[in-house]
Amino acid sequence: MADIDWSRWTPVDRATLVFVLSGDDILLIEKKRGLGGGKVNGPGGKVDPGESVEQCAIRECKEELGIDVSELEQLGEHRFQFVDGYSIHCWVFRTSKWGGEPVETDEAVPLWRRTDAIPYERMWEDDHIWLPLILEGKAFTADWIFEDDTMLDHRLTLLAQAPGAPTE
Ligand SMILES: Nc1[nH]c(=O)nc2c1ncn2[C@H]1C[C@H](O)[C@@H](COP(=O)(O)OP(=O)(O)OP(=O)(O)O)O1
Repeated sequence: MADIDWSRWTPVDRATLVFVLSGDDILLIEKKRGLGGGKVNGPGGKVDPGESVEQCAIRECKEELGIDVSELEQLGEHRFQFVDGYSIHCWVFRTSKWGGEPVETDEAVPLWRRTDAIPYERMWEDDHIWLPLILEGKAFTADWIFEDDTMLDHRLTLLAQAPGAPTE
């Protein structure tokens, strides 16, 4: 953390992640391509120009799984810095409201799992640290340093209320 000035940090990309919860189950994806292709994650992706993070979250759920999510609760904010210079600011949402049946698309395979059996060994290295907070409805902001797929350092702060919309 020491050599990064997070107060001046500007991301290369902005992105979203969405976790749909249904009772004791969580909707995940096997991501086929893009950053984190081959891993299990929530649906999500990069924010398009002129789009809000919430609009992006809704669009990505439709594109990746064919579902219509609503009543999104914005709970988490990640600042991922990669040592090669790439960076991505990621907004995490959860919801228990969706329409349609998740289907396989060019981008993802839907994967329902019990919340007590999340396959963290197939996910990004950071997920086991913060996804339990999403399940509990706890808001947070977190900074991460990665070298490729390897997490080098992190700092996570619980928040009293949800992080605001992006300012950069
Ligand atoms: N360390 C990490 N842990 C995590 O859980 N998700 C991460 C992560 N680093 C990146 N992500 C996620 C956030 C976002 O959903 C996704 C990056 O977006 P994508 O590459 O999937 O974008 P797109 O679906 O827009 O793809 P392209 O069309 O290929 O640009 O990776």
